[in-house]
Amino acid sequence: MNYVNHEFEARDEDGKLIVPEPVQEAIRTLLRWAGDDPEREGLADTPARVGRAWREYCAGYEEDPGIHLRRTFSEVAGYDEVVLLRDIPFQSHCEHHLAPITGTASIAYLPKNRVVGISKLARVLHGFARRLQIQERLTSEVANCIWDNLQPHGVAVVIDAQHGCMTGRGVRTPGVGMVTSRMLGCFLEDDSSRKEVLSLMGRK
Ligand SMILES: Nc1nc2c(ncn2[C@@H]2O[C@H](COP(=O)(O)OP(=O)(O)OP(=O)(O)O)[C@@H](O)[C@H]2O)c(=O)[nH]1
Ligand SMILES: [Zn+2]
Repeated sequence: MNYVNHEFEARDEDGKLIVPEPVQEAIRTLLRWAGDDPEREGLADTPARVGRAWREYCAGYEEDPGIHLRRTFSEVAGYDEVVLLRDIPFQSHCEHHLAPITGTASIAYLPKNRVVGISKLARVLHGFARRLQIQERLTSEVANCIWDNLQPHGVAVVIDAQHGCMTGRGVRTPGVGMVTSRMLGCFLEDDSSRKEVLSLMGRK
């Protein structure tokens, strides 16, 4: 995948990104189509704001999340128990409706030699979440990234999220959680390792 480099984009005197006119016009068209008047005062700056907001929601396209796993700590290289970051809150957007996906992810790995700073697991999650996603792919991408970069004994990722496209529209069923998981290595192959990691995650 080629990562988008926005480094040289124009910014205004406050340092805010200048949203190109075709993008703003697209948002005005949407506002008009939704039934409002994009020229009214309250909506005057909305196209630029929405443009900047979407660049933030999709900031993951600007990075390779694996970059966060390159710095490892050799001083804890002998640690051979599960490392788990539990219930990390995240937000993403579904690729079908561009509606928010909000939830939590638990990410665990059983290190072989490489141990990373614990915040980096959350950074990997956000790097993939800040893109248009379906939950299954988000779950796999996070797990595969850790697997490829740290080459650990095992990786386990469980994501529990609510989809805005199921609450505010469509089937309109709030409060439903979608749970997805991806297990690799020992967590896939060995029942007792999988049970241990699920219990550490607070799941049966
Ligand atoms: N598997 C999966 N489905 C998702 C995810 N996010 C949204 N969806 C579903 O994607 C489907 C898209 O279905 P379509 O029939 O093409 O679209 P739609 O007419 O808007 O569907 P409704 O949401 O049922 O109104 C819906 O069932 C959504 O609930 C996700 O992360 N994973
Ligand atoms: Zn959706």
